[in-house]
Amino acid sequence: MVPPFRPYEARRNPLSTHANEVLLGVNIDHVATVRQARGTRYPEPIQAALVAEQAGADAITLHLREDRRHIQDRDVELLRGILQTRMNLEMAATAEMGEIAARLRPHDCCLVPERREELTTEGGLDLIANQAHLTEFCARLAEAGVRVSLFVDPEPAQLDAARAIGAPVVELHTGHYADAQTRETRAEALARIERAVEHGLSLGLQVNAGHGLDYDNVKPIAAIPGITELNIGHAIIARALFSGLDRAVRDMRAQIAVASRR
Ligand SMILES: CC(=O)[C@@H](O)[C@H](O)COP(=O)(O)O
Ligand SMILES: NCC(=O)COP(=O)(O)O
Repeated sequence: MVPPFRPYEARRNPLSTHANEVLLGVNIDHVATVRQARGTRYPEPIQAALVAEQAGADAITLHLREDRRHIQDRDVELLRGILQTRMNLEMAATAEMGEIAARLRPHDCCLVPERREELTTEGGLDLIANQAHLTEFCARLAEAGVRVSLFVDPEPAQLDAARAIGAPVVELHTGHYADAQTRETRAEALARIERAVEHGLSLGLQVNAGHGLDYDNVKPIAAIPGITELNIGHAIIARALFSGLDRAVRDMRAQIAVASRR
């Protein structure tokens, strides 16, 4: 039995010391990666989510992939009734996932592209090529009370399409910025993201960002005026292997807080 849907609350993290701090969504996918590596009952993603919330996460992000390589359906179902902050469920815009999202009604649902053979997400959704399907898909989720976010490359045309589709939120794919190998290419990628944030805000969209962000490269992104939330997972779970998850989340929050104070 899914508990009654609680309206989305713009819950501020109790640890936030500054009204305009960028929010942090902690992605727990790779806790489940370790579990799936041996098919054991541990590490428990539910425990990770609660530790992350207590350490200051404003939301918990989890990606229910079609191939279930890490997060499982039971993780989503159990967490839906337990989380104290917000569930941001990432998924592909398929019939199967649409049914799951409409039934479980996470606070947020971020639609992402998926290819079974990909190591990780490789780019943003092509909203222009899939506008009709995504318009209908997003409308159904909105009717269920789910706030939809679209994971897109930082391109003005994609943001225009997000506006046309009717999603209130976009998440800018920061993977090319994170993967940049030279100072120049990283500066170019950052400038693209800055322009995309400005364009998204001009369209009335909430602009989030994520993918490949770590304790170093997060700071220029968090410093961009107008970004609301960063979704970060792999780097936090990697640090948690040595520092513990509570510390890893607090450290990331501290990085974001310092960079985003305006
Ligand atoms: C959309 C995105 O960038 C991530 O949130 C996504 O979850 C990456 O997929 P993996 O977690 O499977 O690497
Ligand atoms: N949407 C990005 C996300 O949730 C986490 O991506 P990553 O930090 O694991 O690369």
